[in-house]
Amino acid sequence: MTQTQEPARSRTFSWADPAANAAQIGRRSGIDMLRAMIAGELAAPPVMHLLDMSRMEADEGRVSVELTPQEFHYNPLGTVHGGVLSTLLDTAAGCAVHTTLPAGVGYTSLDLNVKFLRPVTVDSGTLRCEGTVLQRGRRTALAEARITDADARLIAHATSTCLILPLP
Ligand SMILES: CC(C)(COP(=O)(O)OP(=O)(O)OC[C@H]1O[C@@H](n2cnc3c(N)ncnc32)[C@H](O)[C@@H]1OP(=O)(O)O)[C@@H](O)C(=O)NCCC(=O)NCCSC(=O)Cc1ccccc1
Repeated sequence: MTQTQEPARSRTFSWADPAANAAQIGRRSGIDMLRAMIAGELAAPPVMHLLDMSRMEADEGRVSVELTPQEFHYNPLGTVHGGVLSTLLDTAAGCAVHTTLPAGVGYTSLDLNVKFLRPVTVDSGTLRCEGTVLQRGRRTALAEARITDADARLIAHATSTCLILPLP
C-alpha cells in the first residue's frame, strides 16, 4: 500500500523456518508439541511473530494466548482489525483441539463463527484469548474461544469445528 503520510512508523520482526515444525506434526502428541513450543524447544510459528501473539499456555482441552493491541493491528476505522481478533480466536480454538490429539493425528479448522462484541484499541490493554474444547468426536471437534480485555470484559467470541485427520 502506498504511504501518503510522514513520518511512517516501522516494525521489524523475525521468524524461524516453519519447515522444522511441520516435520514434527504427527510425530508427537498435540500437547507435547505445543508445550515444546511454549518451552522454546520448537520455534513458534511465523504468525505468532507477525501479529505479536505471546504467552501461550496449554492444558488438555484448553489453550490461552495473549496479544497486546498495537497500532499495526489497526483497520481504517482506528480499531483492531476483526481479522486479527479472528486469528487469535482461531489459534486458541484450534490449539485447544490439538491438545486432545495423540501422535499421528492432525486437525484443521473447518469454520470459525465469530461475534465481535466490543471494539479494541491500544487502550484496551492486553487481550487474553482462551480456547476450550466443547466436544470431541472421531472425525470432528467443536471448540469455543473467548477474548477478554485487561478489565476482563468479553471482547469477542467464536465457535469452530475442526476436522480430525489421520497423518501419514
Ligand atoms: C457497536 C457494536 C457493533 C454493537 O454494540 P451494542 O450491541 O449496541 O452494545 P453496547 O451498546 O453495549 O456496546 C458495547 C460496546 O461497543 C462499543 N460501542 C458501542 N457503540 C459505539 C459507538 N457508537 N462508537 C464506538 N464504540 C461503540 C463500546 O465500547 C461499548 O462498550 P461500553 O459498554 O460503552 O464500554 C459493538 O458490538 C461493537 O463495537 N463491536 C465490535 C466491532 C468490531 O470491533 N469489529 C471488528 C473491527 S471492524 C473491521 O476490522 C472490519 C474492517 C476491516 C477493514 C476496513 C474496515 C473495516
